[in-house]
Amino acid sequence: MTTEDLRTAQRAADELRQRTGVDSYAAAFVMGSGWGAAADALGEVVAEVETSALPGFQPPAVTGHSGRIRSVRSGDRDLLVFLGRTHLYEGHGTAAVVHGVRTATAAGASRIVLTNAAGSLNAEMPVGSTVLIADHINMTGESPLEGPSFVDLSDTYSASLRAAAREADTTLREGVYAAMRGPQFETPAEIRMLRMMGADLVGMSTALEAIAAREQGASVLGVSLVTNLAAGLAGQPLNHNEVLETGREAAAGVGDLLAGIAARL
Ligand SMILES: O=P(O)(O)O[C@@H]1C[C@H](O)[C@@H](CO)O1
Ligand SMILES: Nc1nc2[nH]cnc2c(=O)[nH]1
Repeated sequence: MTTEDLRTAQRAADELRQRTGVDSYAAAFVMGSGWGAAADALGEVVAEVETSALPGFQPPAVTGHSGRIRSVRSGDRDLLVFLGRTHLYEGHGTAAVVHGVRTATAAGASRIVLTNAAGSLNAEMPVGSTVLIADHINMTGESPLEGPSFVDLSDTYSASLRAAAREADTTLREGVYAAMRGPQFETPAEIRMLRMMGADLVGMSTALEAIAAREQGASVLGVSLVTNLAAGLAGQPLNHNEVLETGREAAAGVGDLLAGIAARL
């Protein structure tokens, strides 16, 4: 991270405070593909801000991701809810990918919940299931960090936040998420390789955001919605519409999960 990146995140956080009237947020939620409708379950929407009004945000470029941020009241806490994200494959670099997380931590959030749509490599994680991310394998070849920022990643996905999520839903399984650059989906050979490497899930987000959150000292919870079997496992081509459709079908269930997590953060 450069000082310019941090300064831009601080400016975005200040502008956000001005527009929402909230001085500090307890936590932030980032909605992945297909998770947008689930955000409605998080609590009362106090304010909604277009990211175009804030410094450092890129316009939304992926169907299912909007350029809006909600300030949500959940019990006695204020939550920041990002109804979309920027992906590395959009070509704006790693600072753009993690700007939302940096803005959230600059606005006080000490817990970051990252959700995503993922392909499953594990027969015990079928389409429609939600999986807690226990750890990630960063296959992007990129990092949001620059210089001697030797951040420890041995507990990237907080064990205590995962325990809290399991209180909300005892059926939740845990898996390893492989983060690919994309935008192409994987080849069957790449999926076989990732499986041999210990991955259960494959996606195109989350890992860089988690690294940036850890650099800022925030705790991270990652949750994947399995929207498809990974390439070569389903016997049919993959497409983004299928990802969104599965997300729409699962919205009610994952909304209840998010509400349960929010109540336990
Ligand atoms: O933001 P997420 O990671 O949920 O988006 C997933 C990964 C790709 O961006 C897209 C592929 O369908 O959905
Ligand atoms: N890379 C990747 N991202 C996804 N997002 C949803 N499904 C997939 C998938 O199969 N592969």
